[in-house]
Amino acid sequence: MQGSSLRGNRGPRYKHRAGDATAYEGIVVRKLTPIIGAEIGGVDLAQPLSNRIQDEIHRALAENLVIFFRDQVLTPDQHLAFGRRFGDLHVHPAAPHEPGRPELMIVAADENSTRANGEGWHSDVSCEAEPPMGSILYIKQCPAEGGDTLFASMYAAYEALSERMKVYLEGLTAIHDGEHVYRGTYANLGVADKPSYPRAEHPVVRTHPVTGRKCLYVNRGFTVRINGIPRDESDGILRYLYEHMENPLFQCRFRWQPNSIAFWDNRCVQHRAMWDYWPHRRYGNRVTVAGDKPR
Ligand SMILES: O=C(O)CCC(=O)C(=O)O
Ligand SMILES: [Fe+2]
Repeated sequence: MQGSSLRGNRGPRYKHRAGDATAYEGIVVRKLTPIIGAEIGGVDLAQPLSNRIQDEIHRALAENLVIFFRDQVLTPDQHLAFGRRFGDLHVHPAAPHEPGRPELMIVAADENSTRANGEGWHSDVSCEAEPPMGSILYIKQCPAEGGDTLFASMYAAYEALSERMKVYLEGLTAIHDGEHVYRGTYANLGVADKPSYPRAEHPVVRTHPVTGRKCLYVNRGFTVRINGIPRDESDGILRYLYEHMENPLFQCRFRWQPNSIAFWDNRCVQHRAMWDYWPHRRYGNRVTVAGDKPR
C-alpha cells in the first residue's frame, strides 16, 4: 500500500502543467503558486480601464484562476462598474445585499454572527442552471490576522485523477441543490426565505469555455447526487472526489488586508473562507458576473 498520495513510488504522483509565463505590458503579475493565484499590481481599479488593461486582467484570470488586487479604494458604483466589464451582473438568490443595490452582495461576520459566508468548499451558486463565471470580492474591513480564503484549482484536481477515473466520470451529470444551503441561512440577518431555491443538473467534468481545459465540477456545498448510478455509489464517488480535490497541492491561500480584492473564475475554482477570527468583524461586498450553462 502506498502510504500517502504525496509519496508515490516514483516521485510525485501529481505533476502539474504549471503554465507558460507570458508577458504583460500594462499590469504586474506575481504568482502565488505555479498553478493557482496571482497578485496583480500597477492598476487602479477606481479609474476607467482601457481595453488593453482589461484584456490583460482577463488573461491573468484565465492563466491564474484567481487574481488579487491590493490597496484599492472603490465606491460601490466603481466596484459594480468593474464587474460589468466582464459581463452582466448576477443577483444572488438568497444572500443580503446593500440597500438599493441588489448586485452588491454583503459578505460579513462579527461577534453576533452564527455563521460566516463560504465556510465549506464550494463554487458560488452552482445550483443555478447558469452559475456565475466569476466573483469579485472586495473586503473593506478585516481582522489583523485570520479570515484568509483558500482557493483550489479544479483543473489540477481533474488532471491528477487516474486515467481510469477520468473515463468513468466522462458523461456523468450531477444534481446541485440550493435548498439545504440557503433555507434559513440568512434568517438572523432579517432575510425572509423564498418558496424554493435553485436546483440544476451539470456535467461532473466540464470544459472551460475560454481555456478549453477540463475541470472537475462537483462541490461539497451544492452537489447532492450523481445521476444514473446507485445512491451508495454516488455517495462513495463524491466522497472520494471531495477528498481528492482538497489536496493542498491544488490550492493557494490569500491573506486579506482592508481594501483587497479577489476575483476568482467560478467555473474552474472552488473556495473556502476561514472563520477563525471571532469575535472580530470582517466586512465586504461581492459583485458576481453572470455565466453560462456548464458543458
Ligand atoms: O468571505 C470570503 O472570503 C469568501 C466568502 C464566499 O464564499 C463568497 O464570497 O463567495
Ligand atoms: Fe463563495
